[in-house]
Amino acid sequence: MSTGQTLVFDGVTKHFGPVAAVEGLDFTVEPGRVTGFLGPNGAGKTTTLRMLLGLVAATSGTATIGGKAYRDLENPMRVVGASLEAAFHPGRSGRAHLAVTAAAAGIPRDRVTAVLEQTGMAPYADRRVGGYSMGMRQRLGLATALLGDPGVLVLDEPINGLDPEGIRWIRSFLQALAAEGRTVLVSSHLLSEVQQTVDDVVVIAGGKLRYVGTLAALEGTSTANGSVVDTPDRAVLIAALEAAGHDVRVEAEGLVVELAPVEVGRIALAAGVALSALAASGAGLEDEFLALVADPERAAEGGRQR
Ligand SMILES: Nc1ncnc2c1ncn2[C@@H]1O[C@H](COP(=O)(O)OP(=O)(O)OP(=O)(O)O)[C@@H](O)[C@H]1O
Repeated sequence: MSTGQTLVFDGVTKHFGPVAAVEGLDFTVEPGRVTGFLGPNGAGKTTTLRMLLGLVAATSGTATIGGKAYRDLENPMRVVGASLEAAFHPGRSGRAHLAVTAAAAGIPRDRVTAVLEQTGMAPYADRRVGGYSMGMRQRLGLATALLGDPGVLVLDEPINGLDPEGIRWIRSFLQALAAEGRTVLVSSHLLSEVQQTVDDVVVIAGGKLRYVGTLAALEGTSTANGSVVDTPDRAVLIAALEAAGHDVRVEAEGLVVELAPVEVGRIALAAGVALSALAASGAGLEDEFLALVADPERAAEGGRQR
């Protein structure tokens, strides 16, 4: 395998006539980690990845792979594998698609068998791509990206269309690729889709950077500030919480109170009430993500925010 490379986006901007699709993006993507590239539909993700891969020229700024523009890479498919705009001839088998792609890039034929095995596509390799499910197409796109055994993988919405088993599989597969030292950049319009896979997060909206940092730091900003609590002695706990000055709502999941779980636990203990459930509630990570893409002024600690 070729080694993982750092991807550097430096002031990357793309205008399509009057449309500012991407505006001054500055961020880096490190090897050995899975990075989620997130934003709502139309945020500019695909345009940014296309600039990285030399498929569209930037209006200004640069996007480099290990310090080089894509067009200056000597063996691009061995350095970076991408599943962007994978167009498959419907009448060709998956194996034939991979063989043609490998031959065009001077990649040895034995890689075809290797990537078919790696992506679980071997059983379907000789079927026509036209009859493939969405999940099989995704796996074939991934197999194509892996042909050159590259150190960098750039995958556009790779989880989209996979069934639950496929999602579980790709999560651990992407993490394993990063653990080998590869750079893995994965786009998605849903944080929840990649939340269990990514180490780092880059969020864009309206073509602009909204957040760069670790997933852990973004999680730290989520504003969970209440509790859901339950007990066989509800009346006693409600009385104790109200006596301490807190309003209590009775909901399907239990008693909801705007107080941190540790404080709820203290009050319950003092009242001699045994708890059957106690959990934090409030805005979760997905809410935080939605707020981030909706409001450019929102501040998030721990990550760099624009
Ligand atoms: N070739 C083009 N000509 C004109 N406008 C374009 C072109 N390509 C993209 N755009 C515009 O640039 C903006 C960003 O689009 P882009 O496809 O990069 O977003 P995205 O984040 O990948 O969204 P999606 O998740 O929907 O694919 C959109 O407003 C889109 O309409």
